[in-house]
Amino acid sequence: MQEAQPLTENILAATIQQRAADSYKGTYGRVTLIGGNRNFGGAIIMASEAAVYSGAGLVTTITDASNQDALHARLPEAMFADITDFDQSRELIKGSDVVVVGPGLGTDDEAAAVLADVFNVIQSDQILVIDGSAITLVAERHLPLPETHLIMTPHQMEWQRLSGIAIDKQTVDWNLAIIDQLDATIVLKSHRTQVYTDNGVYENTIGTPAQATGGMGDTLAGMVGGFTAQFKDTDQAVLAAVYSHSAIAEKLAKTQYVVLPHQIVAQLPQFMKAHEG
Ligand SMILES: NC(=O)C1=CN([C@@H]2O[C@H](COP(=O)(O)OP(=O)(O)OC[C@H]3O[C@@H](n4cnc5c(N)ncnc54)[C@H](O)[C@@H]3O)[C@@H](O)[C@H]2O)[C@@H](O)CC1
Ligand SMILES: Nc1ncnc2c1ncn2[C@@H]1O[C@H](COP(=O)(O)OP(=O)(O)O)[C@@H](O)[C@H]1O
Ligand SMILES: [Mg+2]
Repeated sequence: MQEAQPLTENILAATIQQRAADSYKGTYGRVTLIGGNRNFGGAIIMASEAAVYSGAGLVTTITDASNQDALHARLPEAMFADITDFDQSRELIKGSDVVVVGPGLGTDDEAAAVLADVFNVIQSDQILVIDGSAITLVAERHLPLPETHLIMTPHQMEWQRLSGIAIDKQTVDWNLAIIDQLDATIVLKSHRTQVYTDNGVYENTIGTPAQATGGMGDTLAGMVGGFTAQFKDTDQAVLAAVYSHSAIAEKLAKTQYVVLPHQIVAQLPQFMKAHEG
């Protein structure tokens, strides 16, 4: 029986680097986030905020046009593209270091067409983070995964849909049997999130029920995008994002009954400064 190693604070200084004086926005990666239908615009806005506040150099949000004003009101740093404009989306995806797809995307036929196009366009040297509705779509429609650096961030029910393993049977050994065939890093979210990488399985040692609120995972997906765009070692970047997300939440939860996703985002620049290696 395989055991997960504890994920500890050491991951932060090992991953979060001081910025070089001669760097510019291009040094810190282009992240494109795709999702947010008419009902779930908040999800892709929260993910986009997380990518910007974790330091991604350039962020573009491809979403339903009805979300454009809200996106820009909250986050003028992000560029916008209309999710129905496939030609423009393809160009944006081609120019990205990291693509995050799924927060609030929905699971209807239009969402499935968007996801299929992302899978067609993405290249093997890019990082693709698949979250939320995009995981459900892959599972329900049996979509083949593209050959690229894949990171998937399912919660336990999304992992049940994708892996076929019932939530109460999701042990490390059973999970690995499926993950070995997927060729992806899996962030299996729960009250003690596990991260399955090529170099081992890690379990988060922190986190709080104050995080149990809608949008918390959308925020993590954006942070994974922001961290992997900047930090060379992709496995470490994913682990540091998972740890930082919970560490900030724990700190806020000392005086708050519930921690809101945007409050975690607001703390990110200070938190990363305090923990740079
Ligand atoms: N403000 C927004 O726009 C929001 C949009 N959201 C989006 O809504 C879409 C659907 O995602 P949902 O996750 O809400 O719905 P799903 O239907 O995919 O998953 C929720 C179901 O899974 C079950 N479940 C079992 N274990 C769980 C666990 N450990 N964590 C979470 N759920 C567990 C729940 O009881 C529930 O039945 C996604 O695209 C997501 O990004 C949500 O993030 C909520 C906020
Ligand atoms: N009780 C808990 N303890 C620690 N972390 C939690 C708890 N409940 C939820 N979380 C965290 O909140 C996030 C929820 O993700 P997800 O279900 O995808 O949310 P959403 O799709 O609404 O954004 C995950 O990172 C999960 O680890
Ligand atoms: Mg989610």
